[in-house]
Amino acid sequence: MLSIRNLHASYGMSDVLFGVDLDVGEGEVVALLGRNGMGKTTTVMSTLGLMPSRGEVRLAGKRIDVLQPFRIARAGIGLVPEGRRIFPNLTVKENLVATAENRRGASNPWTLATVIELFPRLGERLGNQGNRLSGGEQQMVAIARALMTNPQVLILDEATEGLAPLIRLEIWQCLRRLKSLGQSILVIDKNLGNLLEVADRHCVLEKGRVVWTGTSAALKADPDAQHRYLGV
Ligand SMILES: Nc1ncnc2c1ncn2[C@@H]1O[C@H](COP(=O)(O)OP(=O)(O)OP(=O)(O)O)[C@@H](O)[C@H]1O
Repeated sequence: MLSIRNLHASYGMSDVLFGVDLDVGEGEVVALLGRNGMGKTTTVMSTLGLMPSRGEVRLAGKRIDVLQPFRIARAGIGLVPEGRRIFPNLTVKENLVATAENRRGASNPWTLATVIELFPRLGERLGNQGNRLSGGEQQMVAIARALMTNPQVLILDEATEGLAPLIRLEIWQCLRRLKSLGQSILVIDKNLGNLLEVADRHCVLEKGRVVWTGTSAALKADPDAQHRYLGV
C-alpha cells in the first residue's frame, strides 16, 4: 500500500535520513521504531512532502513523492501528527468535518456517526472547542479527523505520548479495531510492549538508516536487537 524507497532527507546542511526503505502492506500494521532522534518523524514528514527529501514514495502503486504536500494527503495518507495539532479554536465537530472526504469512494466510509461510535466520548464533546479538551480527547479528535479523510494509510506519530494510562489503553484498543477493519497503519510509539502486540511488522531506524526489520515474533525473540537499537 505504502512503499518508500531510498529516502534521503536533511535539515539544511545536516543529513538525517540515508536511504530509508519502508513498506506497509494492505491491511498491515507496521511500527517504525528507534531511539530519540533516529529519524522517525523525519521519515513521516518526508513521506508527506512536508520537508525537502528525495527518494521514491508510492501509495497503492502510484508515485506520490512528485506531488505537492496537500495532494499527497489527498492521495490517501491520513496523519495523526506528533502533538496532535488539532485546530484549537474550532469545535470538535468543526475539527472533524473540516477535512472530511471520501475521495476514493470507500464503500464503508468513516463519517461523523461512525467515528463517534469508535470514540463515544467525542459525541459528548461535539460542541467543545479544541483547546478545552484533555490530551486524550485531542488525540481521539486527531485520529477521528484523519479517519474521516478515509485514508488508504493511517500514520500515527507518537500514538500515545503524554496520555494517561487509561486513555492509552483506549488508543491501543482503537488501533486493534482499525486493524481488524483492514486499515493499513504506520505507527510510531515508545511503548514496545503494545507495539509488539498490535503491529505485524517492525522497522527499526538508527541514525537515519534501517537497521532491523521483521515480524513481532522475530523482534520478541531477539532481545539483542531490542537492547542494541531500542535500549530495552
Ligand atoms: N527542525 C530540525 N532542524 C534540525 N535538525 C532537526 C530538526 N528536527 C529534527 N532534527 C534532527 O534530525 C534527527 C532526526 O530527528 P527526528 O525528529 O526525525 O527523530 P525521531 O526518531 O522522530 O525522534 P523523537 O523520538 O525524538 O521524535 C535528529 O538528530 C534531530 O536532532
